[in-house]
This record gives sequence, structure tokens and C-alpha cells, in this order.
Amino acid sequence: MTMDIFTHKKPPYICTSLTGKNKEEIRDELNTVIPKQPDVIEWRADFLKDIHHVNYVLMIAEEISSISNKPMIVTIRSEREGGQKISLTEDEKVHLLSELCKSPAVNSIDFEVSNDPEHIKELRRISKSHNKKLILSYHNFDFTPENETIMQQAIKSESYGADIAKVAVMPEHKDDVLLLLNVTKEMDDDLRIPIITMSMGDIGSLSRIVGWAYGSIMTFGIGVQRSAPGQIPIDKLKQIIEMTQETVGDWK
Ligand SMILES: O=C1C[C@@](O)(C(=O)O)C[C@@H](O)[C@@H]1O
Repeated sequence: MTMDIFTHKKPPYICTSLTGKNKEEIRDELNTVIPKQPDVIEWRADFLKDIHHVNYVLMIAEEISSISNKPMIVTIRSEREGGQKISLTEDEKVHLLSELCKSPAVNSIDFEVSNDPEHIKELRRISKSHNKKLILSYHNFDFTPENETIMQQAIKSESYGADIAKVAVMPEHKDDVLLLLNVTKEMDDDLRIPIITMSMGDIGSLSRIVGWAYGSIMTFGIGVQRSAPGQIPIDKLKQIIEMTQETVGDWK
């Protein structure tokens, strides 16, 4: 049964990324990660060495799901937006994501909103027909664009029929973290779909702690190895969010 990310707890959901290069490394990661009880697992399949073997990929997805018993997002992050260099063409990547949508092990797929619109439409069609969530994402590892640009990416994601819009941007100074939180609140007010946002890097890590209060439904913490700069270890992240939620309450 595919588990729904959105019904089992009050946000923010704590997600952690698996970045192993092969089945053995992923198993080891799971052994460390599962006791830390993340709510959601993101499998960063772009780290997998043999990503071109569709059956091997599907087998690992099943294994992750059966060991973790958690909702799983599969991401094949493009190199352009901070992912690993992989041996698949864009068409092959879309084919692989389509096959993953058919697997009961997978809850959601993440695809960049900057991808070819035909590929996005195809994955929307397939994910919907298999009852999987489509996260359309935007990453900028260099800087934080202005408010309107971030908003436009999220609006574009919604207009493609995304179930969730995600934005990860790099701050160059403290004001950029405030900008991200501010636009998070605007997106939460204006969009009909849920959003996930983060400001990356050291100063950006503040957004990973308080983003929920501005409308971000998920935050990424380190299980074994970070998948982006500024992530906080899951145990500390959980503790600090619980403490802030106690004082802040349901305010957002
Ligand atoms: O998009 C995201 C968010 C992220 O970049 C972060 O900053 O936590 C980590 C990635 O693994 C994930 O796909």
C-alpha cells in the first residue's frame, strides 16, 4: 500500500535523503536512519551508480520501502539543479520515473519545473494514473532570486498540476533568508497546493527550523549524509522544532 505523506501527522514532516551508490550502501544508510524515525524518505536515485538498470532501480525502491515502511519520494535530481552526473538521457530518466510511479513502493516523485514541459506533462499523467504525488521543484545553488521569480516558479508548478511545489535557494546574506520566509508565506497564502521551501547553507538552516511557521510543510534533516548544504541532523532538528512548536503553538 502506498502511504500518504500528508495524513499521518501534523507538519512539518521530517524528510531525510538516502544517497548511497549501491544497494549495500543504501541498506547501511537505512540501518542508521530508521531508528531516527524520519516521517518521509527521499531516495536520491541520482547517486546510484547503476541507475541505467531499470529492474535494479525498481528492486531497490521495493527494498527501501519494505525496510523503512515510510512514504518515499524518488528524486533523480538534474546536475543543472545540484544533482549528480548520471548516464541517462532525459527520455530515459522520464521512462525510469514512469516505471517508478507504477511501483507500490513509491509515494511521490520529484521533478524540476525547469524540465521540458512535455516531460512534465507526461509524468503528471502517469503519476496521477498511479495515484502518486508529483512534486515540481526549483533549486538555485548560487543565489536567492527576487521574490517574484520564486513566486513564478511555484505558480508554474501549480499550473502544471503539481501536488506540491518545492523551492530550495542559496542565501548570499541574511536578508535572503528573510526573503525566502516571506515568499513562503505568500505562496502559502496564494497557492492552492502545499509548498516545501528552504534557504540552504549555514545561515539558511534557520529556515529549516522555522519554515513550517510560514507554511512550508516539510524540512530535510541529515540521516547519514547531507544531500544539501545547511541540513541539520534529524534528532536535533526534531528536538528544536518540537521546542519551537510548543511555544509558537499552531500559529502560522
Ligand atoms: O530539493 C531538495 C531539498 C534539498 O535540496 C535541501 O536543501 O534540503 C535536499 C534535496 O535532496 C531535495 O531533493
